[in-house]
Amino acid sequence: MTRPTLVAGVDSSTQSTKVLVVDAATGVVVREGRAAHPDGTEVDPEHWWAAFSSATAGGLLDDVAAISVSAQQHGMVALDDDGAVVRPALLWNDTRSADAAAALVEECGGPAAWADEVGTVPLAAITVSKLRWFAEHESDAAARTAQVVLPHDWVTARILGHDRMRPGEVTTDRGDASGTGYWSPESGSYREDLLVRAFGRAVAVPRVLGPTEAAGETPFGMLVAAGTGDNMGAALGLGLRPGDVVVSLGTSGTVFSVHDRATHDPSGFVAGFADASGAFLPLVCTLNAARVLGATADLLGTDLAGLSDLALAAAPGAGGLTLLPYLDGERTPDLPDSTGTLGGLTRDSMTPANLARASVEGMLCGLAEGLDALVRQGVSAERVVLIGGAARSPAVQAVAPEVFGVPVVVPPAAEYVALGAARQAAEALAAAGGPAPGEWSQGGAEVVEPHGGAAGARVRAAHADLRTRMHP
Ligand SMILES: Nc1ncnc2c1ncn2[C@@H]1O[C@H](COP(=O)(O)OP(=O)(O)O)[C@@H](O)[C@H]1O
Ligand SMILES: O=C(CO)[C@@H](O)[C@H](O)COP(=O)(O)O
Repeated sequence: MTRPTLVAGVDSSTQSTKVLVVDAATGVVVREGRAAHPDGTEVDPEHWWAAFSSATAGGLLDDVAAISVSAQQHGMVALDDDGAVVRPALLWNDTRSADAAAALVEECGGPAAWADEVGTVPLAAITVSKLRWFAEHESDAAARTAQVVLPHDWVTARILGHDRMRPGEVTTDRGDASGTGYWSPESGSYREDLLVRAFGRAVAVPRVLGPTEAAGETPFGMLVAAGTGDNMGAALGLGLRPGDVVVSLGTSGTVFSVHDRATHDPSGFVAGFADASGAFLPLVCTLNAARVLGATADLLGTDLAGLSDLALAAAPGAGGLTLLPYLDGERTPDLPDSTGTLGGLTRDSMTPANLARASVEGMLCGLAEGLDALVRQGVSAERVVLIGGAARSPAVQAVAPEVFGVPVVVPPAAEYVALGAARQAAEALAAAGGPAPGEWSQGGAEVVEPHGGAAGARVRAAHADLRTRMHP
């Protein structure tokens, strides 16, 4: 019997690294590994490497022909002349660069000009804003910086054997490059002028590979594909059909779709990213998703399953309780210094079940506003495809169709980011002369239809009303 061709996909996300080894012909997952990352909004990239090494220990990658890395977007990894990291990576969810973002927007012609030029209006999350903050606040370390790369670029170069990575040795892809704020998805080229404007001088940036181009080969002969950002990886892994919008509930909450043209939203709500296949990936990202449920469960002295049971025991609308879940500040809407608000407290409404329900509804309402914003950019939204850690919650699955107002597809629980990376590895292998991968399917998805009543609209109205009152 011939041995299957194996490919591996890596998801190096905010909270952990997950690695899947997949049969390239069928998409069946044959082995998997995972390891946690430290908490925090800045992290030494060595922790990502330690997590990758631990997740793949014990021969996980034996006989793997090709590998690819999807990782959290936007993180600023600054390297010196020797290719060593200059400071811990500043992650997407670090909001200290909010003022730098506002200043850059102002200096370069306002939000519409940025949306026009690079598809995205810089917020604290975007790499270009982090570079400005870095230049202004840590001038010695900034002066030692010769190159700026992203998390997936760095992990990819380490897999290729570069302990220190010099300019020219690091690559990226169009999906992740589009989250920097200094690469244009429409023209497919860097905007060095914007990078220089942010950082005060030029620094080296990685070469942008095409969708099936390889970054290289490991010393042991494993092909390493281009890799991409984690949301772009999920899009590859899901096998989306026209009209599908993905809602991913991980550390971040994201709403995105694969689109045939670049978007330019001057309100800054929709980031006009590129995807990993040559198309575009308009995306809305909130800073508060799965961890809102975790924090509420802790407050209520229960676990995630208990929180879900409580939420399902409450009526839609949570008896009038409304949670604006800005526990870590918020990115969309742009309220980096905000905190959460619980509205509608009365002696009747103040029950554990209502609070649990309000946490689920509050988290989903922010994303429903993102869905509306995508539709305003011309995205067709016939169905929502729900993925990410919190998509496993029965309460989230039940409430989502009401809040989104469209059918919600819940695919079988799987690591779709890592799966998408594995798919990219399989396609890079085929482009390099290996066997063509077959069609992959993760099996039947459950579809939950909205009830059609007005409950979801009332929940959304209460959320919008509280936000307007708290953040006029
Ligand atoms: N059944 C569940 N209900 C609610 N949240 C969950 C559940 N399972 C996992 N999570 C949460 O999902 C998050 C991890 O999701 P994941 O998509 O892997 O995040 P990331 O990619 O940002 O690291 C954690 O915060 C975890 O607590
Ligand atoms: O910043 C964004 C998207 O623009 C985030 O979606 C990050 O890419 C982190 O993703 P998760 O770790 O939450 O999956």
